[in-house]
Amino acid sequence: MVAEKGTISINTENIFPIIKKFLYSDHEIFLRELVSNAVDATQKLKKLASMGEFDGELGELTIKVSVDKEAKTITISDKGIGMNAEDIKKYINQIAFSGAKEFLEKYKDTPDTNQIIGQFGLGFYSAFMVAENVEIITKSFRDETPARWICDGSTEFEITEVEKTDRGTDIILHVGADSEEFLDNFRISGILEKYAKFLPIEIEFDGKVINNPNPIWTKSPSDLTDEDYKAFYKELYPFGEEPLFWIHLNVDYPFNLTGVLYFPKIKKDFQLNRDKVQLYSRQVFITDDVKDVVPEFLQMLHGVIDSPDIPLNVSRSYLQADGNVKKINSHITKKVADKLQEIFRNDRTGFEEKWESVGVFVKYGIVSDDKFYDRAKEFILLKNTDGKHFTLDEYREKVQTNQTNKEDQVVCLYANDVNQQDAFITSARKREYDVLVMDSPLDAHFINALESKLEKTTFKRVDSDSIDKLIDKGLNLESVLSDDEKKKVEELFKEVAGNNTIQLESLPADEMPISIVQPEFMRRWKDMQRISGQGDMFGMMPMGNNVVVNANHSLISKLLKTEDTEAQKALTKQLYDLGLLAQGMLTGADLTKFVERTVAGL
Ligand SMILES: Nc1ncnc2c1ncn2[C@@H]1O[C@H](COP(=O)(O)OP(=O)(O)OP(=O)(O)O)[C@@H](O)[C@H]1O
Repeated sequence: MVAEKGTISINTENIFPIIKKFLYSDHEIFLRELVSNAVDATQKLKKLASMGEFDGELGELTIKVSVDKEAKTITISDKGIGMNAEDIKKYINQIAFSGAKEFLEKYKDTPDTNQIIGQFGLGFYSAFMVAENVEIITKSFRDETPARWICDGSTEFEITEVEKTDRGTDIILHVGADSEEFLDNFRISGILEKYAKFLPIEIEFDGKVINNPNPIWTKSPSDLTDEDYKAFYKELYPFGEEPLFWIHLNVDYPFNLTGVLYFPKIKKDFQLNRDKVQLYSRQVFITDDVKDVVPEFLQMLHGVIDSPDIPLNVSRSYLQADGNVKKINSHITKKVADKLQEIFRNDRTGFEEKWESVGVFVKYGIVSDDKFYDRAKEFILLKNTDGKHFTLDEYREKVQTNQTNKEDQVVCLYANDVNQQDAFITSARKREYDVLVMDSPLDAHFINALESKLEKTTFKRVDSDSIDKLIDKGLNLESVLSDDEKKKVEELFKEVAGNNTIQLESLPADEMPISIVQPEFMRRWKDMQRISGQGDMFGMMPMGNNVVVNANHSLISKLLKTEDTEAQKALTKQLYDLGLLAQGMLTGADLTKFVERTVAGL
């Protein structure tokens, strides 16, 4: 064959600068594209062999990647179907260039390149991101004359005959001066490790096979043991703690999706540990930024999702608009809910033990996804200060009789810091009220979501009001004080209580004389803002506390009877400080003085 030269028939002189600039922002993915092509070519050959259309020896099919620093080349060699000169013209010149042409035409009218990137079959041409010349030396499985194609990234190419004895394709990249970083073995092995770790055909680099061609998500769950799942988790996250449990995804309608999602253990002071689920398309790694594919609240999960229905060259806006991606998203939510329900039904004790971690997902899910609440309401658990867990129905049943207020609302009490709120919890216990523990950063939002879902139910922190007002049953005790005396008490406490509001109440005589409470509404709003990461609008405002004075306590009567004004003031201060102390709010110089006074008085 005479060397054939040609011009690729598109008008634009040089398309590559544009492709280089816009098609892929990440130059390293040239290797992903070329290795994927080599895998495709090898799998096509295996398929032909299995259909009886190729009866030669398959032989060793390992794909080899090598770097020659001196020659400044990177070579990707496969033993796949190969191409003859006609194939090259058809698949490399025409098809890819028609893709390029289409790309350019769209690019002209669409300044937002994000919208069009990733929709064109231009994988092979990503080679020109790093190479100034690309050479293809290939021999078809049909045992035809081997061919060599070379192109310098302009629209000119050349095809000649070449010597090649074995079947398959070598892609030789003559790396450009600005891309010499890719002539480094570490760099190449890092890229392969990232993108090719689970490719289905063996890939060899530097004398070693770098991939696991049969990862567990490609197998049937019935062929796998718990140990297999745990071992795969270690392979993905060598430094991770053992996962709590996992879900094997296997969907073939209305889209194709396989994968394994793991529930990790979550530490109490949880941090949103995103970017852990890895997205693959036919075992080719695409990204670990799964924002649009995995519902937000499940981005704390770990594992792998593989879907051929997700385009390889993904861009954010493209993913968001993709109908399949939306379906995948809701499918994953459903699967996760089903799995949690299954564990809850089959192993309630185990479920309760895992609740501290699992609860974070569930709560986040409820806060961020209405549909998830409907799926999860059966297994949402509430934990009380005795460490017992209840479902929403069970809890309502438990507290309904004793904790319904005069407006017919069931009031669920909670503490976010069991130690600090001990005085209030003790007071609630005296009434045989139950107190829940709500100590995760998400709880303010979680409680809000529950209030909007549950009928006639409200949540109040145990220190948000006086014990009688927390669950106001309308049974007010008579006050032992006259109106004048009440006024006097109020005045005395106003002197010591700064900006706080004095709230005089007729509580049982054995309740504390003073307690400092933080009204629920304002406090919860602040808590919610804090976790949402919005600037704390109210942060600058001192949060008004209420000072509840128990008019029926004997010390208040004593205070009124104290004739010496100084002694009266001192007792008022002491009582107020005791209230602060019980809330853990007495600190610094005030605390020191309190201790000194107390010591002096002993
Ligand atoms: N190593 C190879 N062996 C045999 N044929 C190949 C090889 N590499 C590329 N080809 C042929 O060239 C065509 C174009 O490759 P290119 O990567 O540009 O697009 P694609 O693989 O079809 O799509 P994608 O954009 O998903 O990569 C392939 O479809 C294939 O027919």
